[in-house]
Amino acid sequence: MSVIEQIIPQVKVCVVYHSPYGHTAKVAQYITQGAEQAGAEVHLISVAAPQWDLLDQADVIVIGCPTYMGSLTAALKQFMEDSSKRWLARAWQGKLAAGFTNGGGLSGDKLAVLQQINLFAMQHGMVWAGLPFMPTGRSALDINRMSSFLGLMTQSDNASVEITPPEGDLETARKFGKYLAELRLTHLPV
Ligand SMILES: Cc1cc2nc3c(=O)[nH]c(=O)nc-3n(C[C@H](O)[C@H](O)[C@H](O)COP(=O)(O)O)c2cc1C
Repeated sequence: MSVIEQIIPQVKVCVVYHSPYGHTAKVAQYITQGAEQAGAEVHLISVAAPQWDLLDQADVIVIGCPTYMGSLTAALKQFMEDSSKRWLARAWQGKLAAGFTNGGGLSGDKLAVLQQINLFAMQHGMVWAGLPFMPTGRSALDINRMSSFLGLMTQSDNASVEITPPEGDLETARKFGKYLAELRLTHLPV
């Protein structure tokens, strides 16, 4: 361990996601990138293969999935239910939590997904962090173009992950990851 690491402990971040077609996974990657820029140790975890030991050790858990029928995807809900032993043991109490969702619509009822992830975090006794960035506008290059504050909303068209979600959404995701790692360090010292 370096002297700097001894002075400033490394925040451990887990980004848990479900993403059948890769768009939400791309958002998760940008959140990861941002947290890494803040010096965090970050693990990207698919709900298809949850790494429970890493989640138990995390300081920050960021959870996301596509919006399906104005709700969570079944796979993310399954992950939530599979965490119930940890809920009973209060194993994740005090960790910082945040949420994100990607949808095809501009609204698409994405808020309902963030609310469900928020409630899940509250059930676990985690500490919720919203998204604090003021929208810079509503174009594809803008930050927080959907004016979401409970968590991160991104939007993808029915096209390849190479071109959608747009740059502004991905940059918002990167900034969110950086913010969460820094927030954990400054407000809930590890
Ligand atoms: C069954 C189904 C339901 C969907 N419902 C919604 C919805 O309610 N709102 C919305 O904005 N997009 C909806 N979509 C679009 C998905 O959110 C979008 O395709 C997804 O975010 C792509 O993410 P992925 O590439 O990570 O799978 C739906 C897609 C499917 C397949």
